[in-house]
Amino acid sequence: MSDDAAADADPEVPDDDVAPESAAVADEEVLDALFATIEDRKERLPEGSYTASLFTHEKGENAVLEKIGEEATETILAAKDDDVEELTAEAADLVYHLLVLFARKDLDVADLRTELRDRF
Ligand SMILES: N=c1c2ncn([C@@H]3O[C@H](COP(=O)(O)OP(=O)(O)OP(=O)(O)O)[C@@H](O)[C@H]3O)c2ncn1[C@@H]1O[C@H](COP(=O)(O)O)[C@@H](O)[C@H]1O
Repeated sequence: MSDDAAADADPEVPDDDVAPESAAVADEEVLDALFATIEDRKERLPEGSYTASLFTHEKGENAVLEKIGEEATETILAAKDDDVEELTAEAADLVYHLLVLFARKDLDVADLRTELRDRF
């Protein structure tokens, strides 16, 4: 959902409380912008936000863990089908849900960046 749509769905979101994803974001900044949006949803829990629902779900942490399992499976199946469009879309779903898990665990996208960089 776009931030505009989320704001429309939530009358408690004031116009000047612009979430990071609503601004134009350069490709190289997209993971940081997405993570900032996830942190924003975690803090404010706006009505109508899918991300917020992952922090308030009755299944607790299992809600996002199950989604990670589903998205990983869908990514694998897309790869096996050589469907590169589907593979890209499912991989994006997987990365998004991994970042939600990071936020739940009070980790930061910077921790992921550091871990990957340290492997060079
Ligand atoms: N990147 C994402 C993102 N990727 C995936 N998803 C959601 O993850 C869910 C994936 O579920 P599924 O693949 O199972 O698909 P489904 O549509 O639920 O249904 P089925 O396939 O099960 O039939 C969908 O509801 C997607 O909308 C995401 N939801 C939000 N974001 C980002 O988070 C921002 C804030 O979103 P809200 O929290 O909704 O305001 C958005 O602007 C986006 O930038």
